[in-house]
Amino acid sequence: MATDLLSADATTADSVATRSLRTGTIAGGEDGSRKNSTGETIPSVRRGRRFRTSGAGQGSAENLDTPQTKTPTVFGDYVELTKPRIVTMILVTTTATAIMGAGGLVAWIDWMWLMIGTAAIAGSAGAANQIWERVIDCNMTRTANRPLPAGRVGLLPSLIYTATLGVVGTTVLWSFFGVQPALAGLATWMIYVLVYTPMKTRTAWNTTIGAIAGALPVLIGYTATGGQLSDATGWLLFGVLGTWQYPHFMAIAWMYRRQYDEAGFKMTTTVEPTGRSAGWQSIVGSLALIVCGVALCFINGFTWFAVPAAIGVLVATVPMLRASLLFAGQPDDITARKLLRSSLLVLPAVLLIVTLRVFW
Ligand code: HEM
Ligand SMILES: CC(C)=CCC/C(C)=C/CC/C(C)=C/COP(=O)(O)OP(=O)(O)O
Repeated sequence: MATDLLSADATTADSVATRSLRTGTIAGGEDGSRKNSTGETIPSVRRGRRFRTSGAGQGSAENLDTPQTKTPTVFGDYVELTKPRIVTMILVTTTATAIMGAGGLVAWIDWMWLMIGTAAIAGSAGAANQIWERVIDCNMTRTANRPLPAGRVGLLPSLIYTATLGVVGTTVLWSFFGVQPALAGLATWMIYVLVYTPMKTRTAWNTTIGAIAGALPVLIGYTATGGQLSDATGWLLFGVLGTWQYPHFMAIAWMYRRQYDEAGFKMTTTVEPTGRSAGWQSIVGSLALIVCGVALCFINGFTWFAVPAAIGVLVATVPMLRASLLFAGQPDDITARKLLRSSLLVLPAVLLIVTLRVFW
């Protein structure tokens, strides 16, 4: 929308300055560059050039520019380094795909080791991503108070932490479940950390690579319990996760577009700030998710539960399609927030339905 296209934005620059003062971790320099409390130099913040902070019909984003005020603990910081909410959702995904790989329930002890191995390697990936982005993260209100940019955890301990988690995760997956899930975990780690993370400042295609990294963990669960890489089921599950991430992330990319732009990240909403591209990517992702979800209901033939399961998938996914259509029709912070919220509900719902399908 033309109303999004604006030049220099003093309010946004103010919000970054406010954050620096409130966190008390970033010392200002005369040239605009700063040092965080671990002594690393942070380049001066690029001013948002194209976005206003609010506008008629755009929905308010004030709270997104407000720093978090929770008091951090050492334990909490190390948990935060792993991106625990994403890891939790990955564990839900891994549980569902493990049941599908096994064609039934998984012994609780196997499930426990699978959770430990997957959580460790996924947590290691999250920490490695935060190590890589420890300087640029200072430039976004959303991330400036993370343990590394805020200087609460040092570089060496976080390197040791990410390496330990990675080795533990790979070893657990390899020793309890064999080479395929361990390699799926390692491939995910490498694509997420070594390909996706550096791409974020270079091209908006980073989201496609991120979607591959985000979808690969389904193959950890699926192959750990007997599923084969040659099975269509595993790849349809990969499709569910891969396509779901487009509406999920386009909503986020819109909500935080000013921060991404200021920090120098290339996201769909910063390179194409009208929101049109983000909108159609959300719609296509939602439609493709429906196709993959419904196909999973029929993959083992027309049993009595296949049709109710397919209807269940439609009922679960249509609200996200509707939210995508609303977002595409009027991209603003309210429609984006609704889309993000619906994405976080839709994924567990679809996974639950296609997993129940295994039993009937
Ligand atoms: C292209 C891929 C993805 C990108 C770029 C992405 C990015 C993000 C970002 C930036 C947030 C934080 C939003 C905020 O601070 O308000 C977020 C939230 C979240 N993401 Fe993703 N994500 C992706 C894929 C995934 C995957 C694969 C999962 C798990 C299966 C996932 C699960 C979540 C969850 C549960 C949240 C909510 C966390 C919270 O409430 O803070 N995401 N995502
Ligand atoms: C098993 C295993 C190794 C799993 C790891 C895979 C993983 C963590 C996928 C998450 C997908 C993803 C692109 C998240 C956003 O990161 P971001 O860097 O865009 O988020 P940020 O801006 O909040 O740092």
